[in-house]
Amino acid sequence: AEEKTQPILGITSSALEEFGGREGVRAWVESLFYYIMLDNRIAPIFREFGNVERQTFLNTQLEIMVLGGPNEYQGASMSAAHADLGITMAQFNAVVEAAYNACERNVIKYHTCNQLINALAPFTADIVTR
Ligand code: HEM
Repeated sequence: AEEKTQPILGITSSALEEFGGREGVRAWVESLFYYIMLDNRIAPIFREFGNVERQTFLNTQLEIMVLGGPNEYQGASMSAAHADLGITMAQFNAVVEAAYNACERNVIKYHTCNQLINALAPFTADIVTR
């Protein structure tokens, strides 16, 4: 995998470290799916169309990348992965809520958590299609 040589706008160089590195991101993603599956606004979509194991693996790679770590992402583009799901803004926001809950659960600082939310925000238009 190639190492990132360029800083990412808005992401401090210590962001990945503050998340607890690879293991920290992985633990956060596992919590994310725990909270997603507890939320009846979105759990049915993941139950019908998702695969928690595959998505945990791929989201860990994606989040490490947007936090300034190496780019090892092996999954589909955000538009390809979500195009057929008809996701609404309300459903998207429910996933964001689960993301914040996962940060609290893993004792990740609010500032650090916001950097991740911020880094994923540009994907909104690719994911919300309804
Ligand atoms: C910034 C927000 C989001 C990110 C970063 C994200 C990330 C991902 C990733 C990495 C994958 C795996 C792609 C692959 O299998 O190659 C995926 C798939 C999926 N996502 Fe998301 N996602 C987001 C928002 C959402 C929302 C809001 C929903 C539904 C409410 C959702 C539902 C799904 C489902 C059901 C799949 C599996 C699709 C399939 O395997 O055909 N995602 N997402």
